[in-house]
Amino acid sequence: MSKVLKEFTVDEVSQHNKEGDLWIVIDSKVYDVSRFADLHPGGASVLYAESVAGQDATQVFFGLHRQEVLHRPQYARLQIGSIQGQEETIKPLAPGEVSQVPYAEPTWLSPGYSSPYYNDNHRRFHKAIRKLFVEVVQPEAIRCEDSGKKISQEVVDKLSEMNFLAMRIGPGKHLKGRTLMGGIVKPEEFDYFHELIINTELARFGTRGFLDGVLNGGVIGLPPILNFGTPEQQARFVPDILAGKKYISLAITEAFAGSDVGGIQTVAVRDGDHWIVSGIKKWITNGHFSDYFTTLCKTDAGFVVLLIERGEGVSTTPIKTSYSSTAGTCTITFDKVRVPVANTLGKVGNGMTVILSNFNHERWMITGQSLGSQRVVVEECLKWTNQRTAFGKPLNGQAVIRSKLAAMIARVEAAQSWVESITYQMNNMSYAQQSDKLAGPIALLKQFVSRTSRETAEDATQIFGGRSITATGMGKIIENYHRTSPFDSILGGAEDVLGDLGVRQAIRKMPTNVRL
Ligand code: HEM
Repeated sequence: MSKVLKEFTVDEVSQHNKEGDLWIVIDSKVYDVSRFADLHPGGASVLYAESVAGQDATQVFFGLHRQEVLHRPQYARLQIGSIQGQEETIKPLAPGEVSQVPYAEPTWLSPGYSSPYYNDNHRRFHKAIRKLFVEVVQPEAIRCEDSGKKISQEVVDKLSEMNFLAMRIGPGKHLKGRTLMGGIVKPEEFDYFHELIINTELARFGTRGFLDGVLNGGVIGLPPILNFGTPEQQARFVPDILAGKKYISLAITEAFAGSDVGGIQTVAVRDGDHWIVSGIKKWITNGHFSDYFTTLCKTDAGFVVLLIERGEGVSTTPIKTSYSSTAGTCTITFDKVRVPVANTLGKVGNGMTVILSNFNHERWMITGQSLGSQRVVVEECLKWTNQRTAFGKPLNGQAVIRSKLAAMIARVEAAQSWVESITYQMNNMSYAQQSDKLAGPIALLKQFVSRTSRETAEDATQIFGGRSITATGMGKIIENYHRTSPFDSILGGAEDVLGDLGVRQAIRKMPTNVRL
């Protein structure tokens, strides 16, 4: 039975202002903190201060705590009533709702603005995705980021009911006959803007390790089977992977080769109907919990991609990176693994084409995720500088802070516009055209987004001060972002290499007949 909450007057509350009999008011709600005071993580003495004990402590409370503190069951139960004639004004967003903080949402989600890219279906889809993610993904993301454990099967099952992984691979034949997000979007309507919505929304929880843990291995490991696999291979592997029953990852990088993919040393040698694979892959996202590995190997006749199943000779060891081990980042050792020739993806000698054709989508996905988290950071900073008082005024009363906010807003809006413009091109190009025309622009885009994200991380860190280096409390999102934003500049190709790729592509396309 829920507790009946009383109404009190301000005078009544003010009588309870001492040790053993201590009430406070936060946003019209009355809390009895008499017994909690000794357990308060911020110490008991701060609660006995004259301006706090028996008083309205709303202002000071929100200068020190996130509002979610009051919604945690152990603290929510401290509420004994509310102030007569006053209404609660500070409310969390309902699941699916958009923020009213300026620049906290892209313009297409902000009232009064229009967009050439998004239609009503995208809006309905966005609302449903945000609701699903806030209700189902966010609590799991926070748990896993902390514990370092793999995403639970229960959550994967809920996401798979919506065809989550299938949607994350983008528009295409693999969506045919599937019910996407309970039928909100038809497979033939699903486009890259729907997918962009998923990518940006997934990145909103300040849990960068989990963002890769929520089946990113599938997003990059499965397309080679979809695009180059035989009908038999597809029938055998794809259904269980898309249903979230089996996990797959992409195994390219090694201690010997990162961005220089051609430098890999894992070898595959033919032995009758099998390949014998030996080598060590490193930094493989989701690898530690994967059943299958889409693996680039070297042969006498050039590169080949093999689908290797976990089994004899395959072992994985987690790597401790600077983000959460919920991402399943690992080293994989292939020790004379016998892989059926039937598991060859594409032609022998064509392995580099299989891998390279995958990169554009992966890099574009990373830009969407980086953008989503960058926007949350802008919102965090706008809120914090508005509610935090320093030197006698709100932080946003300082010109130096406003100048940082201006730079952050400009960066996130520029990134948004560029990501959307490229996404529009993807919607209007075949896969082959994308490879030809967008590899350079996507590389440059990724360089821009990951670089600006680190600038924003630096600015946010200065704005949040000590809280930005504290993993819990007010600055926890900034702390995670500052620690993990370099991942976006490394995964899918290092930032400098990508910038160079973008320019080399442009040089290659320079007309021969132009002069100044
Ligand atoms: C119902 C009332 C309150 C609850 C449930 C509560 C709970 C908490 C919690 C859980 C923390 C740990 C940090 C976090 O998770 O954000 C904390 C820290 C703190 N609290 Fe409270 N608190 C309450 C009221 C107050 C009030 C009225 C003050 C006024 C001065 C205060 C001052 C502090 C301070 C100074 C810290 C340390 C913050 C930091 O190191 O960044 N608390 N409180």
